[in-house]
Amino acid sequence: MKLIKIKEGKAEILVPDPKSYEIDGKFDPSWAPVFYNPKMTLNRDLSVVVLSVLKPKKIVDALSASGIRGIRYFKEIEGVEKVIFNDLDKNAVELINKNIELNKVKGEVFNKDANALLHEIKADFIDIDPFGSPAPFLLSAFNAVVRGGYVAITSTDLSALVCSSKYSARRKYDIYCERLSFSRELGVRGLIGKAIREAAILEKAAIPIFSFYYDYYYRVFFKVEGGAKRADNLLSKLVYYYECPNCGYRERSEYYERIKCTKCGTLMRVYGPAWGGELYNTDLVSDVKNKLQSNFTYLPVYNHVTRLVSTVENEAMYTQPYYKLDFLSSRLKKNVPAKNKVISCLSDASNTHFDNVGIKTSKNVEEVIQCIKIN
Ligand SMILES: C[S@@+](CC[C@H](N)C(=O)[O-])C[C@H]1O[C@@H](n2cnc3c(N)ncnc32)[C@H](O)[C@@H]1O
Ligand SMILES: [Zn+2]
Repeated sequence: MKLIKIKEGKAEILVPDPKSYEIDGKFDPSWAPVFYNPKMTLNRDLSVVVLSVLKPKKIVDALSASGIRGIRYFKEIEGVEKVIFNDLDKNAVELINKNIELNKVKGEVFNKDANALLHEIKADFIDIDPFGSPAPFLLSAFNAVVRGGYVAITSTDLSALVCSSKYSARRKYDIYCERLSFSRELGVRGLIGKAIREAAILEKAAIPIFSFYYDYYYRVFFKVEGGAKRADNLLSKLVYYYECPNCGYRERSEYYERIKCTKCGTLMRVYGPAWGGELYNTDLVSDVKNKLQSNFTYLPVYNHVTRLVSTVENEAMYTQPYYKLDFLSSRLKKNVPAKNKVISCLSDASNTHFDNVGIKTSKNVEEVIQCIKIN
């Protein structure tokens, strides 16, 4: 394997030389023998900051590839005592060993199926960063985390979660998946719902504390508490979201049913079961924002991370999914009004990081429509 040295955050690591794996002058990270994707730098940057607030001591980077993630956690977060690296691929394991030596990381490296490893060890933070769906690793990740610890998952299979294929959503996440105007938020709610159900099997409660969408993936951090009652309480907040494709009217219910819009009689579209509660712990979000400004201005994509966290901070107080202004305006056969005008008309509303033409508010759809009409 031809390698080059790159720097990301405080880590300097060896990765496959993209030039050696180009096809027709193009390169995709999945074509190299070991995966390293610079497009995931924001995911790793923000994870470093979130973990610096959560303060785990023992970390499992269950799908490590080059090892960049675990190495950065060790070097950039105070108090991390040990990182366990793992990858099923032998080339990856060879590279992880080189990279942890280069970065003087206190770690252990395994060459196992992640699910097997996660049934053998315990830690207070488990990171699941797979190709595509994290669903096959959820049960074992919740098994490996100690009570009071944390699990973070990445999902790059947005097409399943936002219902490009309803069959794949059903297979991987047990979701009835129809496209609603706010599907991009429903995707992360569906993913969280699935995680909560997997943790509940083990009588654990997986509480989402920081969730975001970026570019082509979702990332969710969970605090994991023990106890059947706590798990039951989370399960009681799983809901089905309904939206009328004709007039935009919405409902939510704990039941799956085929219902007609009470405003215009059209059959409503449905998505669920999905998490109906908060996507963030607001104290954690403000701690992350403060930490970012005080300790992490060196991050490779600091400006992007700051912008994302600021938007998340503003929208975190609104628990119902965003309203998509272009969708609602086209129902009214109106041009899309300036977003700022709708936000000030509602007085209790914000931007959302999920969608450039979306707004978050605690007001109902009729009030939003009213503000679109007069702007
Ligand atoms: C998306 S990459 C990980 C990227 C890495 N976390 C990072 O931040 O750069 C997924 C990795 O999982 C490994 N993998 C796939 N299936 C696995 C399994 N069942 N158990 C362990 N590793 C697996 C692949 O070899 C690949 O290196
Ligand atoms: Zn309707």
